[in-house]
Amino acid sequence: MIQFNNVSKTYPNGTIGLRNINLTIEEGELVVIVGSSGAGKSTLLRSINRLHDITDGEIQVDGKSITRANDRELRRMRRDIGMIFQSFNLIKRNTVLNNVLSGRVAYHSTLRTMFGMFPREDIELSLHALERVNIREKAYIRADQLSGGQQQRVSIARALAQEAKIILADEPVASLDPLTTRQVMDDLQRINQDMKITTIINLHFIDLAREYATRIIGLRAGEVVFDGPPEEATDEVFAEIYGRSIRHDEMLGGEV
Ligand SMILES: Nc1ncnc2c1ncn2[C@@H]1O[C@H](COP(=O)(O)OP(=O)(O)OP(=O)(O)O)[C@@H](O)[C@H]1O
Repeated sequence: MIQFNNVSKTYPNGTIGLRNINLTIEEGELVVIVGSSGAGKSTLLRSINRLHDITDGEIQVDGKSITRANDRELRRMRRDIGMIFQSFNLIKRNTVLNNVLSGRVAYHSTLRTMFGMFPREDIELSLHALERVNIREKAYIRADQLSGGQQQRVSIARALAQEAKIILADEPVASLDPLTTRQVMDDLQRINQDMKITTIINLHFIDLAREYATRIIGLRAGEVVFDGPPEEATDEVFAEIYGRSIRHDEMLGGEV
């Protein structure tokens, strides 16, 4: 469970990122966060694993304050939180398997991982993670030889190898074509359902949000202006979240 209690974030230059957010996200939810550019989606997502520090309030993950965690506690808490980025964040010259194995780094000493000395169980866990996203056969190929969609799957496998209980995905499909987009969203949804991993995804496609979310949270100027099931997120609701009518480029389109 993730809890936001009166959370606000003001950036050092005075820009307000989040305003008094109160939210409880339960285990196993697939939450999609929507809102126009600058609404605070990234700030909200990245405050959960403290990639961004908040300036007011508190965030708790499974009952423990990540806001007040010291360095050691923070490292321990981050181990349970996988992160997926728009740009995949892979080491391109390394093999797919080594990239997935990097999800195990937090479980071992720096020296051990520096020399790539991962135990056999980690290799098996990583190969199994690749199997879950259907690219087991790519394990020994260099990451930069994969398509964008395949690279994003590697980053999902890395989060699985990490044995994350929570996955945060910041615009995970923004650099992908429509077909690949759906495949990656299907992977995230399947993993969420099969493994009960709480998943929070920032998306800018409205139809994808409706199709995949179990809950949609709408942000506007750093505030939660909608929080409900996808059935309630009508075009009118989206227009309110965005402060204007929906644009064509905010729909992915294609088959549903
Ligand atoms: N490092 C920073 N310093 C100052 N202001 C920032 C910083 N990062 C973000 N902001 C501002 O905080 C607000 C929220 O930004 P955020 O990136 O969270 O929005 P977003 O909804 O994710 O936008 P987008 O869809 O464009 O990625 C915006 O006004 C943005 O300009």
